[in-house]
Amino acid sequence: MPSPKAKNPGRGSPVLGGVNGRYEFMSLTKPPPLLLQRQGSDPTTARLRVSESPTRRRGSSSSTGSASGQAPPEEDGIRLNPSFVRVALSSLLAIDLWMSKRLGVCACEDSSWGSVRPLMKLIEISGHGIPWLAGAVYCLYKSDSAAGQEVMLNLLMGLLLDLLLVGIVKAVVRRRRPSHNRMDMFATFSVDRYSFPSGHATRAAMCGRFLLAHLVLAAPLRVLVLLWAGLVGLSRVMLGRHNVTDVMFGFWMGYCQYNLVEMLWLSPQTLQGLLGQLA
Ligand SMILES: CC(C)=CCC/C(C)=C/CC/C(C)=C/COP(=O)(O)O
Repeated sequence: MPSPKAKNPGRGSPVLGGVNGRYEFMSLTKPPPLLLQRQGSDPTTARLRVSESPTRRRGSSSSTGSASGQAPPEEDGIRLNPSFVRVALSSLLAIDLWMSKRLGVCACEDSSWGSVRPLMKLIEISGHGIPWLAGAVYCLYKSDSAAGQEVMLNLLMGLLLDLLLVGIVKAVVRRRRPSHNRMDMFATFSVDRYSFPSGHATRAAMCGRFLLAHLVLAAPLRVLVLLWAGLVGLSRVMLGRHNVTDVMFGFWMGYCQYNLVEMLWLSPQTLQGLLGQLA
């Protein structure tokens, strides 16, 4: 189906060409024949169309080459391709924003599912950094077996690593939280004004994998762990805290973070060595 823009030949997309009313994809590396043809018949329009092209806007040297009938340099094609990527990305982003807005049904008390908000906030707290850090420290302190202490210490290391990595990515990406979010979260860092990735989602994925790998759990409890992780992610979007992509990337990042924890696993020997160096 031709795009609405295609109905107006004077405003064609730089990558679509109109030939006898038919719109076809044009080569990215060859000069657009119709464009050159029209330059002769209607120089004003043709000049406008050439100057409208994103590649022409970037530099005047390549536009001179094209206008004189020479094939544009190979790098023109390379420059145009990213615009396709940009269009694809902005379409995905638009879908993401639209879906996130529609799913943000508990963003405030007046929202359509506002009555579920307290439950969602409870799920939010279950994935917050403070209860997890406090729980790991408590279990480490209470554990009387070397194996238990080893597991808890590595969980603690994983949780701190998670805070660090999420903080770095948030500070680099700096994606704002959805506009419908009410910033009433408890205990946040300054980077937590940014939404990409969801720290709750990374923690849920990493801790979920950690629990499944290191605790001997009966099948219903294993299902419960997975369910909890999924609910933590869903509650982020329903509360309006995050866009869907923040949570999806967060799950992936948390999954990978667990691999990192396994790679950096602190064994009792390593611990003794570290403590010996400190003493
Ligand atoms: C000891 C220590 C460094 C504690 C910090 C715990 C803390 C305040 C974590 C922040 C957790 C949080 C609010 C993350 C944001 O999650 P999003 O899912 O909204 O990105």
